[in-house]
Amino acid sequence: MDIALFLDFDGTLVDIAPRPDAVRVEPGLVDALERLRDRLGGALAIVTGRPVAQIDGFLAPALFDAAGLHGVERRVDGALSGGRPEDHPELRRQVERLNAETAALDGVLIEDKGASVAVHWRLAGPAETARAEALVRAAAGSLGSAYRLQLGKAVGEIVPAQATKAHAIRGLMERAPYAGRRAVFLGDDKTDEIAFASVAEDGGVAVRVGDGETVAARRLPDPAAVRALLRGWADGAAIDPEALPPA
Ligand SMILES: O=P(O)(O)OC[C@H]1O[C@H](O[C@H]2O[C@H](CO)[C@@H](O)[C@H](O)[C@H]2O)[C@H](O)[C@@H](O)[C@@H]1O
Repeated sequence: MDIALFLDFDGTLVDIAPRPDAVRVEPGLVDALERLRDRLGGALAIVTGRPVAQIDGFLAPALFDAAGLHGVERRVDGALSGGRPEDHPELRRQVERLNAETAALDGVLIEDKGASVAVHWRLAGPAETARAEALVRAAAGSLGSAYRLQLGKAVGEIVPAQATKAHAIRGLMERAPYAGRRAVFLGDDKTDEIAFASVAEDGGVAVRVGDGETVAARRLPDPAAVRALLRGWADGAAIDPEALPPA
């Protein structure tokens, strides 16, 4: 069966950088992704915690199908839906509060994504990290069950509770050109584990990038290995995710 390919962005297609805006897209990556998408009959999408607009900026001039903000946003065939900040008034108040509360914390960054927010502490010392994590936990707690806290790589994100990468991938798999194919999802983070589980449950293949405990069946060591694999597939190598190393 042909595959439908779902790719996480940070830590999977690009190496982790000190700040969200400092990631570097390897020359040739966009071209390889476009060629691979053609080979897969269009069944290739980016599934990310970032807004789709940011992905478009990094991967310009290409426009890929995408699920952004961990599934809050979706863009298929050029039509973007979800992710309107005005639908999240209580979250907006917490973003304002987090901005004020973290302003004096060295190395702590707020990434305001409209319908979600990320508090980053990659550049912070231990005391500031602990404070930032406590603040984002408190903000998420005060929002109740409509939102959830998602801890990732040196980051705590508050996202609408219903949105997950698992739902995003299942949603895409219901429509052309994804339907009827075998889902393959590559991701690198704790936040990707829920989609690894759903993809495997649905008969697909989950691939964890980097170390760490995982429910994925397959593993690649780092984004460089992912890029090499995708280049090979784009160039005509046999597409066999089962041949990847076991996790
Ligand atoms: O789902 P992803 O595509 O993996 O996005 C997850 C989050 O990635 C970004 O943050 C992470 O990458 C940054 C750049 O390498 C790094 O500085 C940060 O520490 C990481 O947590 C992004 O900024 C978030 O919006 C995404 O949700």
